[in-house]
Order: sequence, then structure tokens, then C-alpha cells
Amino acid sequence: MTHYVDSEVGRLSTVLLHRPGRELARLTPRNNDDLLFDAIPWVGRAQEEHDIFAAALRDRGVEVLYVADLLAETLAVPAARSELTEMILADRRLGDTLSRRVSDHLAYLDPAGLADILIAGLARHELRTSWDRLGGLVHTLMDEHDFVIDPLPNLLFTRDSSVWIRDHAAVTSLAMPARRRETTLLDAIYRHHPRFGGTRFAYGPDLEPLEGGDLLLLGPGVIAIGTGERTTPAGAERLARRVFGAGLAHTILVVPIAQERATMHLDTVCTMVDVDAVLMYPNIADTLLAYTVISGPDGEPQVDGPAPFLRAAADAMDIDTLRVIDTGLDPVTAEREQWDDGNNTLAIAARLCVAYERNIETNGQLERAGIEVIRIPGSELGSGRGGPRCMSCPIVRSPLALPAVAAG
Ligand SMILES: NC(=[NH2+])NCCC[C@H](N)C(=O)O
Repeated sequence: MTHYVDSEVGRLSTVLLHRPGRELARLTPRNNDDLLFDAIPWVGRAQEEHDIFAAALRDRGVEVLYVADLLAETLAVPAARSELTEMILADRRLGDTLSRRVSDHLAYLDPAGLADILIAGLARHELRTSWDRLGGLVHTLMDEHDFVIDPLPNLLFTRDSSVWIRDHAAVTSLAMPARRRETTLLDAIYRHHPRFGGTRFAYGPDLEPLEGGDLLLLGPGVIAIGTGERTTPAGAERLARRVFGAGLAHTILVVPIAQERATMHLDTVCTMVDVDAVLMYPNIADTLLAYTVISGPDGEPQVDGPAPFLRAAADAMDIDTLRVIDTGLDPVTAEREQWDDGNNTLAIAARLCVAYERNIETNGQLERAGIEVIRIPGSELGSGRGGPRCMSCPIVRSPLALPAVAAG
């Protein structure tokens, strides 16, 4: 099985999604900020919306893999099971007594049950009650609704926790505490699941912060990486070293973005919809800058710039211009639709993308520019501030032919 992705727009054939489950039911008005949701989603409706998203992809011939299924299959491998269990038990909030008790609780579970708890978490009252008096100090002092194992509501955004760069998996290093444990699950899947046997890695969860939403494969050999709230300059530099070392890219464009929630990742303001076209938040299209990083003669990353992003990108991609789909929106509509992930489209192929239906103006402009738009509902899914691109990790796309200029 060859897993391979070298662009944002090569025909998508396999994608990794996570159908949201019980972990969304853990959100309350008290914890939603820490858990990075802006509202309390209606779980059943979010699942329906997600099923519509998955069906839209399957209808176009895309194979949909689910994290929960892969994780359950991974946990059937004894080494994976003990690795992930030990990691949970090593949580220093537990202490020895509660840790032993959690260990007993997990030992009874079949792989699917354990996968469910690794994703949805475990509250104190869900531990078997027959052992109540054996819980020890930590257990006694906890509220019954406190988490013994934290839930992972943002696992839904599979884009951020891992990325494929050509035939290498890059398990990222997530910046926010609420999300860090996601990568341990992806790392275990890629290392232990038989489908991914022999996978080589371009990045790992213990390296400097880097999130998949910041990474755009502009074209074969050219990667744009946003730095801001999530990916740090050190993460971008580490990625450059890794991909140059493995021969996966020749140019990295480092793109500073505002350190704000609305623009937490580069893909909240810019996604690709054709081999030479991006959809971009108009309020920043003219001001976005890029530093061009190539591999210097001594193997050290060599930095040039900054230059306007669109110019630097076209030069690195060896094309005349990187076209911007001009959404032509007034600043207020543009701001509203950017917040609702209007710019966060998932390309199934060049000129064919999935987008949230609510972003009426942006979708209309895409169509006027010749891009086919498959609309999906996202009123509940969107409360986590992520759109179709955030909710998908492409694993296989058709390789993109190099543009004629580059080939010659
Ligand atoms: N690639 C993306 N834009 N992902 C969106 C992630 C949203 C998620 N709630 C977070 O804050 O991390």
C-alpha cells in the first residue's frame, strides 16, 4: 500500500477522518475554552454533519479511514496496547494509587473499548465503583466529574495531528495542552498498524511545535508553513532540516500569520483549489509575506526575504503567478465567512472542493472562478473552529505532474 501526497490538489483517493463521538459530550461552558471550542456542540447533529462530509467524499471515490477503527486495530497489537496504556498511567496527576486503579480499569477493555476511552476520556465516576474505598488520596479529593483521562474533542481535526509529505508521515507536535495527546495516538497507529508497516517519518511529536493546519503542500517540492499561534519558527526550521535531509522538498516558505484565534493556522486564511490557485482571505491577501528557505551548500537552511507571499510562492513553484480567487467580499462579510471557515476548503482534485454551505458569498465566488463546490452543513462541526480541510488528513493523492516549466 503506497501512501503518497505531494500537493493539495492531486486527486484524493484515501483520507483519514475522525467521526466525532462521546468526547464532544464532555464539553461544558466551564471547559470549552480550554478545550478549544467556541460553543457546546449538539453531538448527534455534529455526527450527522460529519457523515454527510464522509459520504460526499465516498461519492467521489475517496476511501475514508476512521481514526477510531485504526486505533482499535492498532490496540490489538500487544506492544501498541502497552505503550499507550503506560503513557496514560504515567500522567503525574494520578499518583501511584489511582494509577493502579486506572490500570485495572483499562485492563478489562477490549481494543475497541480502550480506543473509545483513549479518545473520549474517562471521568472519575466512570471508574468501577466496587473499588471506591481503594482509590486513595487523589481519587478521594477529585470531583466525580473530573477527568482521570482527558477527552480529545479536537481529534476531529485530523489535519493538525499528522500530515503526509510524499511517502513520509509527519506526526506533528501540537502546541496546545488540550491537544498534545492526539499525536500519541497517530504515532502509535502509523508505527504499529499493519497497513502502515515500513512507514518512514518526517517529523515526530517530541520535536518543536508544528501543526498540520499550518502546512500547505503548494506543489511537488514546495511547502508553505505558517508560523503564529501554533507552529513556531523553531518548528518551521526543524521541518526544513527534516524535509531537506530526506529529499522531500527543495523549498520551504515560512509565512508569519497573526497570533490570534481567528487565524490559528495558515489554512484558516488560505487553501489551494487548483494547481496554480489559492482561495485567500481578502483582508490579508496583499500583506502576507514569506521567507524563502532552501538548503544551503553546507546543508544548513538558508533564509531569504521576506517577499510578498504570492510572489515568493510562484517563484518557488516555478510558475508565472499563483492566482488568488478573489472573493471580492466587503471586509465585514469576508471577516464573518473567514471565521466560519469559508477559506478552509478541501480539494478532492484540482477545481473540485468541499466547503461549508453557510459561506454563501465565498462559495459563489469560487464557482464564478470555475471551481466546483460540494457544499456540506457544518453548523455544529464549525463550533470547534475548523472546516473541511481541518477535518481531513489526506493519505493518498495522485502525484501532481510537474508544471512544464519546471520539467524542462
Ligand atoms: N487546521 C485547522 N485550522 N484546524 C482547526 C483546529 C481547531 C481546534 N479547535 C484548535 O483550536 O486547535
